[in-house]
Amino acid sequence: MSDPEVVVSAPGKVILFGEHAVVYGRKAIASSLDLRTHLEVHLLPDSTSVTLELPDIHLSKTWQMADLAAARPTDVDLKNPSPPSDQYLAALHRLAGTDADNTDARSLALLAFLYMYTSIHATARRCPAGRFHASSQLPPGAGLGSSAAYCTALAAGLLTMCDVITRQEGKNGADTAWCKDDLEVINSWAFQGERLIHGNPSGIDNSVSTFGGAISFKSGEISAFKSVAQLKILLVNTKVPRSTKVLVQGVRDRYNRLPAIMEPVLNSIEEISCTCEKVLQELGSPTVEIKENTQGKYYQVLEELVDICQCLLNAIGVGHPSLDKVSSITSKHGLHSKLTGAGGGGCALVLLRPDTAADVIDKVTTELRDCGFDVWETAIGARGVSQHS
Ligand SMILES: Nc1ncnc2c1ncn2[C@@H]1O[C@H](COP(=O)(O)OP(=O)(O)OP(=O)(O)O)[C@@H](O)[C@H]1O
Ligand SMILES: C[C@@](O)(CCO)CC(=O)[O-]
Ligand SMILES: [Mg+2]
Repeated sequence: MSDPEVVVSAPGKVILFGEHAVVYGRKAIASSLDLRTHLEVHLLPDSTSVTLELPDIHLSKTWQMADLAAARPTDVDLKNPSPPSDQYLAALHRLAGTDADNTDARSLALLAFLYMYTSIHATARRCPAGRFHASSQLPPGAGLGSSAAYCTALAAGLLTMCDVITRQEGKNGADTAWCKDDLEVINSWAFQGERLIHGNPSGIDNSVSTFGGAISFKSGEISAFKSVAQLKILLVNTKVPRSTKVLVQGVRDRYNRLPAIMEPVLNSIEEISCTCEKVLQELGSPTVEIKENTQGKYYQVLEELVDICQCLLNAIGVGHPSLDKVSSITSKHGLHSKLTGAGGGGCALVLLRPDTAADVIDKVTTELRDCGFDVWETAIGARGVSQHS
């Protein structure tokens, strides 16, 4: 088999604080994860078809180029994409073989691909026939930003193929990243893809996947945030399936019914993000003396923030009995956990102190695994979207 024309990858993310509230313009804090989605594009010069292979969701689908070309819109700003019109969206649904109410994994993944392929192809006119193969180390639909990693990798791959952004030539097989302006373009397309999967995303997940590292994010404003990388966390996947789109809509419905109750809850969640930001900045301060004398005090605050945030997320309706189970097991061992991502099942994070004893981590891990959950210690702050040569 020939070498792929383009290979790109994009990381998942973990949200420390601020999920859901960030959709309402409140601050959130998140970091990239060392689990990535890879996209390989193989050109098929003698073919007239485009194939999308998504082994993680057991999907492979082929279209004729002419059918894709017929659906493409006429007015696309490649550097500043906008959401599809109703007519264009209906054409994408016809190509995907789905209807507008479908929220299943396959329909959403197809829609995001078809939107980006046809739109980017529309103006660039250079996306040839090919085989697109995307696979991930991230569990899909578990709160670790699998949809954003998928959309970011698709955007980077398609924009590179069509020369909308500058192709990266790594030396000696090294991975490379794009310049800031090209990353902004990738991020804008990934955000539009996320809109099709999530309905109303804040943009935090695609921003982390694009730029990597740790960020604080508020209303589209991104600030890099170095001191998060020092945190040690365990991730727990309850394996309870859920959809971010459905959960975000559920919070919206509760907000619309009870705005005066929801507003202060969202404000409290934002205060948690702000307090976390301050604590992490102080914890990351180079003054070793301060760190040694007061580290415990800072961790006590972070642990309290984790506990309060988990209660507030339950209050806005995104908890789940499996996540309560994680909290009750971790608290028995003196550890603190909260859901991460959209909730409703999926993943929780457990905050560890630098001096949390290995046998405590072992015991809590065993007990969580006995419940059928996946548990692993993770490195945060991985690099953003990259091209591999
Ligand atoms: N590896 C993959 N292959 C194909 N589609 C994927 C893949 N990963 C994610 N997706 C698409 O993203 C959807 C999951 O997105 P969703 O936003 O619900 O979960 P998430 O992004 O993992 O969690 P969160 O948004 O809470 O971080 C899947 O239903 C599918 O459409
Ligand atoms: C639940 C949410 O806040 C995070 C999902 O990872 C949705 C979003 O910000 O788009
Ligand atoms: Mg998502």
